[in-house]
Amino acid sequence: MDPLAVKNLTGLVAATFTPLNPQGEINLSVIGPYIDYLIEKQGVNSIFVNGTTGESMSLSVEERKTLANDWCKKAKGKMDHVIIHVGCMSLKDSQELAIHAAQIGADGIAVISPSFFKPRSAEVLRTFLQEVASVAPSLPFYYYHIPAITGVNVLVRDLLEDIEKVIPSFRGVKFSGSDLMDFGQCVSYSQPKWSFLYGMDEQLIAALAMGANGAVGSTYNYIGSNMNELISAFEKGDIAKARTIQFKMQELLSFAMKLGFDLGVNKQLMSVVSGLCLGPPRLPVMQCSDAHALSIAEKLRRLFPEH
Ligand SMILES: CC(=O)N[C@H](C=O)[C@@H](O)[C@H](O)[C@H](O)CO
Ligand SMILES: CC(=O)C(=O)O
Repeated sequence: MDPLAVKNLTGLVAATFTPLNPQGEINLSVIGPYIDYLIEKQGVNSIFVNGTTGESMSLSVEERKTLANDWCKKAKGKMDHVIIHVGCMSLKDSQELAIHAAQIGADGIAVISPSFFKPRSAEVLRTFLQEVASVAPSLPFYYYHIPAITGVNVLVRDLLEDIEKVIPSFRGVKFSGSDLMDFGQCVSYSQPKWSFLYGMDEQLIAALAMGANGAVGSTYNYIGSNMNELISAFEKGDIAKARTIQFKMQELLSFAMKLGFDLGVNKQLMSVVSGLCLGPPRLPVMQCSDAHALSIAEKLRRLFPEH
């Protein structure tokens, strides 16, 4: 089947953590149970692999290929969408990963802006994305916007101008920015096959009001079931309930942020909540203490007692 004909990407997408063993090497044995956990315990049926949460920029190209292959293989027949993030500082590396993603049967690829040398305009960024997309023309293509990390602040709406003419496989954006006006302008320009997925989990409800088709984020790994309830409540028009869930989630994050919430903490929190052994992060991200993650997990259980 033509992958470009598949159904739109909607709903919750978990940005997966990369399992490492205590020595810091990738640990594929966790991936199967991880997929089952997301489906059975969180009701999350799509994943975004090797993104920010997956520490992609700290992995080698070979490691990224090995991980992408294993996630795709083990998710086959179980998950709706496996999106592989293939963005790198080097266009060549990104292209190599895009070709690889097509070979292993990924459902789509996403690309972040390069950020060491930054594209100086939306047009230059669009050309970079085009060069990556063109080597895997049969794969749905998503731009991954995360300006707080890349420092690349082009308006996504500007990037979208006539993008389907240069990237026929273009299917949407993972928007991890706080500019909801830009987000709204993107949604209002959207075309039927496109998906706009929001990426700041703490303000998902605002993006839903603006027309988001779904969301990609790290917290959906461990509070996916609650955030699924938020989306259902929103869709039924029960805004008060949706807001209550969002506020609880914000209370959790604000508690975690006061303790210094970073990827190391986030990864350890997922290990504690899920019981999966995700191992340490890789430097420069630092491992967090068990006590630290346990106190956030305790807060999570108090806010969402079903855990
Ligand atoms: C910087 C970062 O990792 N952003 C994630 C995705 O874009 C989010 O899912 C956040 O982890 C989440 O919104 C918590 O701040
Ligand atoms: C949140 C997300 O999409 C990422 O970690 O890449």
